[in-house]
Amino acid sequence: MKTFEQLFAEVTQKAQERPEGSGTVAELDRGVHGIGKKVVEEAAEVWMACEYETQDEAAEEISQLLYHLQVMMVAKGLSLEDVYKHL
Ligand SMILES: N=c1c2ncn([C@@H]3O[C@H](COP(=O)(O)OP(=O)(O)OP(=O)(O)O)[C@@H](O)[C@H]3O)c2ncn1[C@@H]1O[C@H](COP(=O)(O)O)[C@@H](O)[C@H]1O
Repeated sequence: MKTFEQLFAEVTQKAQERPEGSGTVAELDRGVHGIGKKVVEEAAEVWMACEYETQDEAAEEISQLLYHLQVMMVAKGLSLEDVYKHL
């Protein structure tokens, strides 16, 4: 199990080191347009899971949306603080 902050640190590191086989690197290479499509797709999956699926399935979809939002943050050069200041 990992926290939001730990995942963000890992995603940031993947972007810097670009290890072979990283899904994060592949997604970053698709750019803001491609990442944006993934964010929208995952948001819809969150909605459907929350309407029709189990608590655990909803939680899993939410975790995936959070991951794709983090990839978008890294693609845009946004820090956690940049986002947190609006919370
Ligand atoms: N938390 C996640 C995570 N959540 C979601 N995803 C990706 O988002 C996809 C969402 O699944 P879907 O079922 O909606 O989509 P899919 O059709 O299976 O996948 P696609 O064909 O659309 O890519 C998954 O297939 C993963 O590619 C994630 N990919 C990586 N992480 C974590 O990010 C870190 C870095 O991962 P790598 O860069 O791959 O090493 C690791 O800690 C991973 O656990």
